[in-house]
Amino acid sequence: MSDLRLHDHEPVSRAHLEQPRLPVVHMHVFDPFWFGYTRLGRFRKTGSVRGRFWLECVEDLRNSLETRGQHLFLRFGMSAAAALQQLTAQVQIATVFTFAEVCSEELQQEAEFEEALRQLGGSAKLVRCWGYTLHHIDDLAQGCGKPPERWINPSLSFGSFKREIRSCRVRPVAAEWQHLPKSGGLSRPPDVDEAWWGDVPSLAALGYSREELCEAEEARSLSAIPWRGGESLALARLQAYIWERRALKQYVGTTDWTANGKCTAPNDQTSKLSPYLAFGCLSPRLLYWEIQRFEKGDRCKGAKGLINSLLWRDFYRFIVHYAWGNRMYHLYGPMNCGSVPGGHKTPTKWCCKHYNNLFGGSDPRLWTWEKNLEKFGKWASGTTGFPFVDAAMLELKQTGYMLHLNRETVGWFFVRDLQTDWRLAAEWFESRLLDYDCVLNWGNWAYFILTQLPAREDDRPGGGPRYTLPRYSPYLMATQVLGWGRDHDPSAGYVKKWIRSLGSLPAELAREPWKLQAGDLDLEPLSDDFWSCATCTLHNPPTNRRCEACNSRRPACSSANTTALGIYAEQPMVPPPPEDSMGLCANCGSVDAGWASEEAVFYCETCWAQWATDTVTLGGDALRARPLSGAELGESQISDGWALVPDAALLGPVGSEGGTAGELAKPPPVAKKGGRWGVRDRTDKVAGG
Ligand SMILES: Cc1cc2nc3c(=O)[nH]c(=O)nc-3n(C[C@H](O)[C@H](O)[C@H](O)COP(=O)(O)OP(=O)(O)OC[C@H]3O[C@@H](n4cnc5c(N)ncnc54)[C@H](O)[C@@H]3O)c2cc1C
Repeated sequence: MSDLRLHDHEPVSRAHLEQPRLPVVHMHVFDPFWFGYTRLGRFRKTGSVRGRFWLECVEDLRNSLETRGQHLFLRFGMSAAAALQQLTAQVQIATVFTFAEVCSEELQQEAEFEEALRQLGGSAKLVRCWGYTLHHIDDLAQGCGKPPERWINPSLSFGSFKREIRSCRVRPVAAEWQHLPKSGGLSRPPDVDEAWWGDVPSLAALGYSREELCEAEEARSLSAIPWRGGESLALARLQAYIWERRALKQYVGTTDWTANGKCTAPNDQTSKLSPYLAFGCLSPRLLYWEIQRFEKGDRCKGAKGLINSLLWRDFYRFIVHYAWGNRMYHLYGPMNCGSVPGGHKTPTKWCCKHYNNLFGGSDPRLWTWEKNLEKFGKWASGTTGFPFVDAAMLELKQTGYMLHLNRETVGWFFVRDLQTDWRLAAEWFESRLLDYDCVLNWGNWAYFILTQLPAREDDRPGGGPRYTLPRYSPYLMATQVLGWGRDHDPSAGYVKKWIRSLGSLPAELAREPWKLQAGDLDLEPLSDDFWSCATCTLHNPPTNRRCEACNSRRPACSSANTTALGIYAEQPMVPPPPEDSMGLCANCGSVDAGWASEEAVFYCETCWAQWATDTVTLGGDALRARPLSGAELGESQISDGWALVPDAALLGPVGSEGGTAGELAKPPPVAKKGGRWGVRDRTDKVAGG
C-alpha cells in the first residue's frame, strides 16, 4: 500500500470487491532505498522527522485494519520485490493491486516488482490503479474533449491546465469497501501464524543514527504544529479545519502572496494538510467534497482557493506523467532541455515568456550554475545573514516544515542571488520536508523557482545593445527577502523565534541587522520606540543613528542591549540594497527612489521597470533567433550534472550533516537505481478504475 489510508483507496477496494472469495493480504514495505542518500548532496533521502511520521502513518493504518479484522504484512530492510518472495512462501498470489507511479525511482521499483512477479511464473498479474490526483486520469479525455496526450505538453502553463480541466468531473469518494459488514462482507486474511505478519520497525532499525533520533524528537517540541502521522489524525485535522474552526473563511492560499501575515505558522490561512496529502493519509477527493459541502451553507473565497491548491497537485502529477518525465530534474528545467534526447531543441514560446518575466528573467541555459558548496552550506544551515531566509531555513532544518511563502523566498534567493545548481537545494528540501512529495517538490523548483532568474547584460543572446540599462543591480535581487519579511512578519516575531540572537532588537533591525553599524549596539534605545534627541528633543525613528533635525548621535545604551549578534554583526553574504535609495536617475534625470547598477550608476525605479519590460518584449525573439549550439551544451555537462564533481568536493559543511565523512564518501545507494537523471521518453499505461 502506498497511500496510507483506507478511505477512497481504489487498490484496497478492488482487492476486496473483485474476488470476494479469495483472502486479501495488505502489504507495506520499508525499502532501504528510501533511507539511503540523495545523489548530489548525499543527504538522507528521508530525514528522520519524516521517517518518524511515516512510521506513525503505518502504525495507524495497521490499527485501522485490525479493527476490521484485517492484517498488514510489514517488511523492512528489503525491497518490495524481495518481500513478495517471502509472501509467496506462505500464500499463492492471484492479483496484486497497487497505485501507479510517475517518478523515475518509483517507476524503477515498480518495474522490479513486476519482474519479480513475472518470475514467480503462474498467472499472477499486477493491476495499477490511478490515485493521488483530484481528477481521475480516465476522465481527462472525455471531460476535456480531447486526449490528454494532445494538450498536456512540456510547456503547458498552470493557467491553461486549469482552463482545460474545468469541465472534467471529480469522482465521488470511493469508500465502498469500508461499508461492507465486518464479517461476511470483507475478504478474510490468509490463515497464517501471527508472527509472520511482521511489525512496524523503529527508527533505529531503519538505520537512523542517535543524532537523527534526537533531531526527530526535538522537532516535535520546536514545531508550531506537533505533527503526528496517520489517517485518523488527518481526518481529525480535516474535521477541525473545515467544520470546527470553519477556517476555510480564512484561507488565503499558498500563492496569494498579497495577503499579509502568512508566515505565522499556526494560523489558518493555509490548511497545513500537506504531510497528510503527501503520505496519502487524506484523499484529495475527500477534501474536495468536504469543501463543496461547506460551500453549500457558507460561500467563501477560501473554498475556491483551497481547490485551486489541489489543482496545482494535479497539474504537476499529470504534466510529469505525460510530458516532463525526468526532464523535471534537468539543470535547465523541463521546458528547456536543449539537446537532451526528447527535450526541446529550442526554447518554447512559453519558456521564453517565463524566463523573461517581470523580474527581467533570463534563460537558464545561459547561466554558469556555480557548484559552490560554501554558498549552499550557508543557505541550508540558515546562516546567510538575511534573517527572513535564515529563519525559514532553520525552521525547515529543525521541524521539517516551511510555509509556501517561505519556500518561494528561500528558493528565489537561492537561484537569483546564490546562482548555484538549484538541484542541490531541491535535494535538501527532499531530505528535510515533512510533506516531501516528488512531483510537488521538484515540480515547484523547476516550474516556479527556476523561472525567476534575473537577466544580466552578459546573458543577452545575439549580442548588440538591447537593454536600456547596463546591468542588473549588484545588490540583493530576490526582493521577497526584504519585502515579504516586512509584509508578513511586521513584528519580526517569526525571525526572532528562530534566531534568538536577534531577540532584543527592534523589529526593523531584527529583519535587517546590517543597518546596525559598528558602535550601534552601544546606543540607546534598541526597541521599537522612537528615541528623543538629547540636544533638540526631536523624536526619531528607532533605526536612526543620528537625529534627523540636528544630526546629534543617539545616546549610549545600557549593556543589556549589547547582545552577541553572531553572524548578524557582519554583512550578509550578498550586499543588501543601500540604505539611501534616493538619487538622480542617470537615464531620465529625475530625483527618485531607485538603486545603482553594478557600475555604480544610479537609475530610478521607473527606468528599472521599463528596462525589465523591454526585456520581456525583446527577450523571446532574441532567444529564438539564436538557439544554442551543441558545443555550448556539452552532452556530459547536461546529463552528468554534479556527478562530474569529485566525491571529495561534496564533503562540505552541510553534506557532513547527512552522516560521517566515511559514510558520505561511499557511493550513494541512489546511483545503483539510476533512472532519475536519465530522460524517460515513454508514459506508462495504468489500469483504469
Ligand atoms: C520550492 C517548493 C517546494 C515545494 N515542495 C513541496 C513538497 O515537497 N510537498 C508538498 O506537498 N508541497 C510542496 N510545495 C508546495 C507548497 O508549498 C506546499 O504544498 C504548502 O506549503 C503546504 O502547506 P498547506 O498544506 O498548508 O497548503 P494549502 O495552501 O492548505 O494547500 C492545500 C494542499 O494543496 C497542495 N498545494 C498547495 N500549494 C501547492 C503548490 N504550489 N504546488 C503543488 N501543490 C500545492 C498541497 O498538497 C497542499 O497541502 C513546494 C513549494 C515550493 C515553492
